[in-house]
Amino acid sequence: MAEDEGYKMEQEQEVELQKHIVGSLPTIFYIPNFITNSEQAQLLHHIYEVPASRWKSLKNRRLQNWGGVVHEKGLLPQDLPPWLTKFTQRIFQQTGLFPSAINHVLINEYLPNQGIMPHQDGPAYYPIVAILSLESPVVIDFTPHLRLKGRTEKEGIAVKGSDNNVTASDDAIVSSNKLICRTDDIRQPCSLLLMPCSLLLFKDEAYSDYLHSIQDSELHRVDKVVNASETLKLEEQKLGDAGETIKCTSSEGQSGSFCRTSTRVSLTCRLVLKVKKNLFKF
Ligand SMILES: O=C(O)CCC(=O)C(=O)O
Ligand SMILES: [Fe+2]
Repeated sequence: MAEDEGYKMEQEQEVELQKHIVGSLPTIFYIPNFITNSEQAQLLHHIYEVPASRWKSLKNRRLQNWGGVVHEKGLLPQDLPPWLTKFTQRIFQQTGLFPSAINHVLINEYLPNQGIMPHQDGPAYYPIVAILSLESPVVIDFTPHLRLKGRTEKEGIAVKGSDNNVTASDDAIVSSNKLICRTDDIRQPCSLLLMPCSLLLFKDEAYSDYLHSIQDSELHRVDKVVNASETLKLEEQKLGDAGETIKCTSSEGQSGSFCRTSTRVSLTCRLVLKVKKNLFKF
């Protein structure tokens, strides 16, 4: 049976999310093989087919914004293309987490030494994020922080950038050296290995009380990831790469770590509840 046909048979089924909780935080879910390899290839084809002007270059990555412009007061919407809705609808239907259809997708592209600094996704979004990972594996880190809301001035937490435009994923970035750690805080940091074709979901507490980040180094440690069984696939992946020698420029791959040798692409799928139809009626 073709890979895609097998998938279609299961298409209508809702994923049993409880089975996909990883680690001690019940608001982080990891679903391996959410899409097939051929679907990954199709997505990459569409992502790289767009005109160069679709890409916005940031300091440490490139991104494409789909679904419209996110303003402080809501989304000025644009229809998502069918090659994206195929997957946003699947995420919506199978997870049952979003109250209505996903209407915004950010596509991030990271070179092997690029990452994303610790941040919280902006207030414009419904507090659930679905991240589809393509190509190179990476480790994503969740770090607890004090609630930002209402505490920023009093407790001296820096919140940068308030615009919810195309760089919305970068708003509410908290500079890591200003994080305040409380000794009585029982919340633990946690890390997950995101393999290609996997779906990461995080919501509620993981959304509002944790910052998430990806280190901008080629070498990523996997010895503490909460989805440890995924690390077995790293070996398979190496073999799949026709025996390519894995070498980091910075340092050789060591046990308990792996080297990112290729680009990673991720699709951050979210819902903006406030949608504006008319530009002049914000
Ligand atoms: O690429 C990722 O996995 C994370 C992206 C992210 O945090 C964002 O777009 O806000
Ligand atoms: Fe984010």
